[in-house]
Amino acid sequence: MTEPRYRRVLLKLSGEALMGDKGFGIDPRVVERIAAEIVEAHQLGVQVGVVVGGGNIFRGVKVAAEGGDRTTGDYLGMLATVMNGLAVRSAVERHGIRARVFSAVAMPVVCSTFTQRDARKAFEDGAVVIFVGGTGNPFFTTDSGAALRAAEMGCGAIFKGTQVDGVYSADPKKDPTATRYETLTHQEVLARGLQVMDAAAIALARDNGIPVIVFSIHEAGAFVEVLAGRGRSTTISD
Ligand SMILES: Nc1ncnc2c1ncn2[C@@H]1O[C@H](COP(=O)(O)OP(=O)(O)OP(=O)(O)O)[C@@H](O)[C@H]1O
Ligand SMILES: O=c1ccn([C@@H]2O[C@H](COP(=O)(O)O)[C@@H](O)[C@H]2O)c(=O)[nH]1
Repeated sequence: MTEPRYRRVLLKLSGEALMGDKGFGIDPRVVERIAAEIVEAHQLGVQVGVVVGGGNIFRGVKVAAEGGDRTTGDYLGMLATVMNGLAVRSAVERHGIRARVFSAVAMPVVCSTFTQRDARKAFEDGAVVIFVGGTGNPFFTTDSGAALRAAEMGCGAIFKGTQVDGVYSADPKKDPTATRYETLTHQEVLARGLQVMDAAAIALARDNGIPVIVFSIHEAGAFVEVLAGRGRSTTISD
């Protein structure tokens, strides 16, 4: 990649991806590989912010489905994203690159509390900036956290690194006849009810003119490829 297409981007990193084949929790080898790709992008001159999901550990909606309290479940989910973010920070720092973790839920002994000003400064100081705790509110997801932080940080695009290599006409894990789109508008994603990212996140990205590029985080090297405009992905833009 000669000239980066974006100066600052937001990588939405699937929590589920971090468990690898383990079925639960964090596989250090997966974290290490993804951290190396984040570092590669950083060394190409792209300022990388990362919003980390928590689906490898906890999802609040599951608690609600089993009759538990949704809000408590959601806070457990937010705490799960903090664990993942700390793992990503350690892995990035092992490459000699500074990484900062900002949490939407204050826990000052563990990491910095998110403020727009401090997080922007961290980018300007050359750190990889990792956002955890989602939006800090129950009934949201880290996809919404990603759209929110991307807007606040002035990111040129959101790269959603997930389980599948793009947006399909239906969930490709459930429907083998589903076909992948190369491009879509935000409005088409919403109107067709395509579920790869929650509607609140897509609407926030649309309202702030931020493209979303969906790609498979399981594909080694895919993050740097899609940053350069290559590789398999779906671009959502207006
Ligand atoms: N139309 C669609 N196109 C592509 N994927 C879809 C579609 N509808 C549903 N999906 C599903 O959406 C999932 C990705 O969404 P989700 O946000 O739950 O996961 P994630 O971001 O990878 O994980 P986490 O929530 O742990 O961060 C895919 O694994 C895919 O099976
Ligand atoms: O703003 C937010 C973000 C997340 N949560 C809770 O955390 C889990 C894990 O996040 P994923 O986006 O599913 O990876 C989510 O299921 C919610 O329970 C939240 O409440 N608010």
